[in-house]
Amino acid sequence: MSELLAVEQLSVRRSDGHELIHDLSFTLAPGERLGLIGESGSGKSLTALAVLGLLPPGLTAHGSVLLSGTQVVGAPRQRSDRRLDRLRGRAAAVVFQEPLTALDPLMRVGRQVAGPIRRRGLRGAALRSAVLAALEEVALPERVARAYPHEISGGQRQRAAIAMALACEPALLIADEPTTALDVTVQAEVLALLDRLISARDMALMFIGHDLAVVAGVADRLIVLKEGFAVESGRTQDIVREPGHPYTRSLVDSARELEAELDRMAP
Ligand SMILES: Nc1ncnc2c1ncn2[C@@H]1O[C@H](COP(=O)(O)OP(=O)(O)OP(=O)(O)O)[C@@H](O)[C@H]1O
Repeated sequence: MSELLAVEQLSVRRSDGHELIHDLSFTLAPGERLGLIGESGSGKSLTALAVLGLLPPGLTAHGSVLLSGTQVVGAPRQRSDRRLDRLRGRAAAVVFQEPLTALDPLMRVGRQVAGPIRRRGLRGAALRSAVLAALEEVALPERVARAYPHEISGGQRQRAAIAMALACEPALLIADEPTTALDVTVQAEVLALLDRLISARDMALMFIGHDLAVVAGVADRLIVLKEGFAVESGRTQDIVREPGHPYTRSLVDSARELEAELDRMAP
């Protein structure tokens, strides 16, 4: 089995039985880049959380999710939290839209980045230099290690959150709207950084977004989600060139209109 992630007939339900994700199936091979695209509420984040075994209380996942050989959903008995904790970090790490989800506001950035690196067994001077190297990799200056999250910019906070996610050396990075909360220029820088780091480490990527231009720019393959259903999936270039579903067509048309508008505005 060469897949890093195999999702089969995944559904997510509320405790009253109402289904939020319906029968979703896909696989992800090592090094592959998959984009999940859809409007707000289409089920992108719940899919990511289900894959990580992190659904909020009151929601349950059904079907099967196999991540790096571990059954996250559909195990004969519930996996222990510790086991899933170890799997997260090592097999898959996540970067959220809001970097403060990952960062503790009361702890200096360096100590936070040190957390996952310490789990690799590093201590003392080796740990300190690994933290600085991790910050340097995401183009953050050394002084950021001593800063608290509120003392740095939103873009720098997201870079710190990326450094923490990558410090676990995961085989899969899940990026859930990682640039949506950032200014447009900072967005482009963070996307370029992610692209570079993922290529250098040959990691797989699950990139979640609502903006087709952004998602298509990073993903080789797309799944288009609407109201919890995968309405279309395939190679990015095929979908963008020839969208099959009316909803995908509307996404492609509005991305094109925006592009044309920007062209007209260009000096
Ligand atoms: N904890 C929860 N309890 C009940 N329903 C939920 C819960 N979390 C999400 N939902 C519902 O599940 C559906 C999918 O939500 P999800 O957060 O996955 O959407 P999304 O595509 O990620 O949207 P966004 O782009 O706004 O983040 C929505 O209808 C949402 O209201």
